Amino acid sequence: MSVSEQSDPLMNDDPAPAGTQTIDQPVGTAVLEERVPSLETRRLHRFFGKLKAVDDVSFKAYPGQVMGFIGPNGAGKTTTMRILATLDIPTAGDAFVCGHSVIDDPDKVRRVLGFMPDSFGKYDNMNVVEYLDFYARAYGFRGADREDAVDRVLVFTELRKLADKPITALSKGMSQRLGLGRTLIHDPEVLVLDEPAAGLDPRARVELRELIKLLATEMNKTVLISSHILTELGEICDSAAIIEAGQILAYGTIAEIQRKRRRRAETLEHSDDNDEEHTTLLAARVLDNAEPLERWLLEQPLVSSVAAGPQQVSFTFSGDGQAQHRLLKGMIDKGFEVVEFTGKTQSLEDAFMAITEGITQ
Ligand SMILES: Nc1ncnc2c1ncn2[C@@H]1O[C@H](COP(=O)(O)OP(=O)(O)OP(=O)(O)O)[C@@H](O)[C@H]1O
Repeated sequence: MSVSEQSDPLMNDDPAPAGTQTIDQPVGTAVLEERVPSLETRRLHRFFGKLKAVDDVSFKAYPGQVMGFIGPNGAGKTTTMRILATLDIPTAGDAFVCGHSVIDDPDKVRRVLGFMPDSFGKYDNMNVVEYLDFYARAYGFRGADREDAVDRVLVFTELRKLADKPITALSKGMSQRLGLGRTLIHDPEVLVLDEPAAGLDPRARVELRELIKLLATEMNKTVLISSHILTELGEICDSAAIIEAGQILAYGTIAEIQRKRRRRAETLEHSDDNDEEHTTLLAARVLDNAEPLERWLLEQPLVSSVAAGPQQVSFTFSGDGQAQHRLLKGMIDKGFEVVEFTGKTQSLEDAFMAITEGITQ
C-alpha cells in the first residue's frame, strides 16, 4: 500500500488523489511550510528482488530540525539512509539534499551531507587526530584549511584531550563521538545518522544527544537520526517519521503525531459501532517481573496495545472510571503486586507502539 493509499487517519486527514504526494510537507507550523527543505525523499522505492525494503517513502526535513526515523529492525531505515548518502540508488522516486538530486547530482549531495553509518571501520595504528586528518584530506582540505577542519571537530566533539589516543583503544562512547566528528569534517548542512546511540551507556547517550541538539539549534543543521531506542529519540527530535515494512506509518512533528493519535482515539470513542466511552493510556507498575501482568492484560476486554518493560506495563484502555477501577481490583485480586496505576502522558514511544500496534523487535 502506498502512502497515498493509507486510510489510517493518522496519516491523511485530506487524502490527495491517487498518485499525488500526500505527505509532501511537514505537519506543523506554517513557518516550516514556507521554508525550503534541506532533506527530502520523494516517493522513494528500493526493492531487492521481491522484497520492498523501501516502499513509497516521502518526507521532508528543514534546517535546524532533528527528525527521528523510527522503526523496528528491517523496517527500511538504513536502506533509505544509504540512498540519501548516495551509497545506493532507488528503484523509483528520488531524494534531494539541499535541492540536489541523489540520482542526478550525487557529487553535490556528498558535499553537503554527512553520513554516519551504524558501524564504521577503524584503522589500526592510527590515533584520533590522524583519523580526522585522513578524512579531511579525503574531502580535499589542504594546508591550514585542513588543520582548521580537524581543529573545529576536535573542539566540537571535545576529543582534543584524546587526540593522540589510538582509535582502537577508545571507549564505545568516544568512538561514536569520533564517528560523528568524522561525519562533520566537511561541515555538511545535513547529517544522516544511522543508530548513533546503539550500544552506548546512558551517560554517553546523553552526551551524544546534547551534541546532536547543538548541531541543530546552534549550527542550524538538519539531522535525520534513526533508532529503535524510542525514548531516546523522543527527547531529541522535534519531528519524526515512523516506518515499518518499508512504509511510512506516521509523519510530522512529535506534537502532531501525538495529536493525531489522540484524534484517532477520539474517533474510535465516538464511532457508532463502538459503544466504549473512554480511551485512556494507562500504566501499571509492579514489584517484580511485569511479564505475567502483560499476559493477563492481553486477555482482558477493553485492553489493547499492551507494551511491557521490566516492571511496568502500559496499555490503552477503552472504558470509563468504573471499568478502570474493576480492572485494578482484578489485578490485585489476581495477586499482582501493583505499586502504581496511572494515566500516562503519551510519549513518542507510546505513539509508536500504538501506531505500529506493538510490532517492534
Ligand atoms: N542489499 C540487500 N539485499 C537484499 N535485502 C536487503 C539488502 N539490504 C537490506 N535488505 C533488506 O531490506 C529490508 C530493510 O533493511 P534495512 O537495513 O533498511 O532496515 P533497518 O530499518 O535499517 O533495520 P535495522 O535496524 O535492523 O538495521 C530488510 O528486510 C533487509 O533484510
